[in-house]
Amino acid sequence: MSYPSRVQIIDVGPRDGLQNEKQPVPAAVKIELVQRLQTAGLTEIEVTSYVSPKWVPQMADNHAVMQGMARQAGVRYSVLTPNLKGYEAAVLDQPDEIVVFGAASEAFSQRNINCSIAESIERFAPVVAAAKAAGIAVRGAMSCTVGCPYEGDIAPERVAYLAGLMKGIGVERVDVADTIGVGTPRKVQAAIEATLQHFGINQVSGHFHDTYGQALSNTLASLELGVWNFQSSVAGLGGCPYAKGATGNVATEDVVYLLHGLGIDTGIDLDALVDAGQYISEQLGRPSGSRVARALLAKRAG
Ligand SMILES: CC(C)(COP(=O)([O-])OP(=O)([O-])OC[C@H]1O[C@@H](n2cnc3c(N)ncnc32)[C@H](O)[C@@H]1OP(=O)([O-])[O-])[C@@H](O)C(=O)NCCC(=O)NCCSC(=O)C[C@@](C)(O)CC(=O)[O-]
Repeated sequence: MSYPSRVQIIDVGPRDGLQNEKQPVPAAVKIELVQRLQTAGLTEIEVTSYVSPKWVPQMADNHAVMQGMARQAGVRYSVLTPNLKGYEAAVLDQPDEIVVFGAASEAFSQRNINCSIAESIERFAPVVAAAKAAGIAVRGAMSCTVGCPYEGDIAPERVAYLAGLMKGIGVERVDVADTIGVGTPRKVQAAIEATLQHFGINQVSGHFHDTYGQALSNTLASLELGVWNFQSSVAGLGGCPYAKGATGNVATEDVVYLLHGLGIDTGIDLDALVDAGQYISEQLGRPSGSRVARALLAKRAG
């Protein structure tokens, strides 16, 4: 089996990872987390979202975080923008990439962004057009591509349908997200193959939650198809406010350990990444969700 020689990781910890925290995480802590991630070699970081603070209070400090972080050359900072109101607020903070986020499941679309899939695309279209006119890159997140907390299994045809709609409005690349972590390798491959009907392999990334402990297997299955872009959260932070019971994203430390073990270059310093994960875990007052981090920290402690 041959795998890609290089993998690009977007750490979504500051956004996807922290959005569900019940206690407010100070902006200064989020800024320090971004700093530690870029020091560890992450060149893509999903920083925050411009959504309703009534829906997701934890992201209400989006301006403070984006304005407060020290940007590093060569790092791409992305933010979520569900509609023009979000985009107009985000653009003041000069993101490198905006993310519109839809779902392959109608019920999840309604619960997450309060509209149908078709309506979401109508909302995204002017956002995508405005971003492209401003020279800002555009990514599309596709939630529930394998399973939905409200509808159960999601057929690959529905993923292909959403990917086609995203492509139609000018989205440049898409994330195939297993929002509730129910996917297994063949199902995830089917969702990716459905997406590849509309996007090239360089424009598709894997975004796996680890609820059922399948995320690394699903990462490997995606690599087998040639996918070389992945999203993960340092320390395995996360969980979606509209996907009850879903645990965090696969831990970036675990993905990096897997990739380095396969001889795949990530540009990431695993030790520094473990430090970043330890920092945020201490701030949240709980152990890291990364098994690799826990093992390496135990080894360090001797
Ligand atoms: C999308 C909306 C805003 C629609 O919410 P809505 O209620 O349908 O919007 P509306 O246009 O009717 O406006 C209602 C109120 O929201 C305000 N509003 C309207 N838009 C904005 C905005 N952009 N920023 C700030 N405020 C906004 C607007 O000004 C108004 O304020 P009011 O007059 O009541 O004071 C809402 O449903 C929402 O914020 N949802 C939260 C979505 C979210 O952040 N979900 C989690 C991220 S998705 C995810 O985690 C999955 C992903 C991407 O990681 C991949 C995966 O794992 O699957």
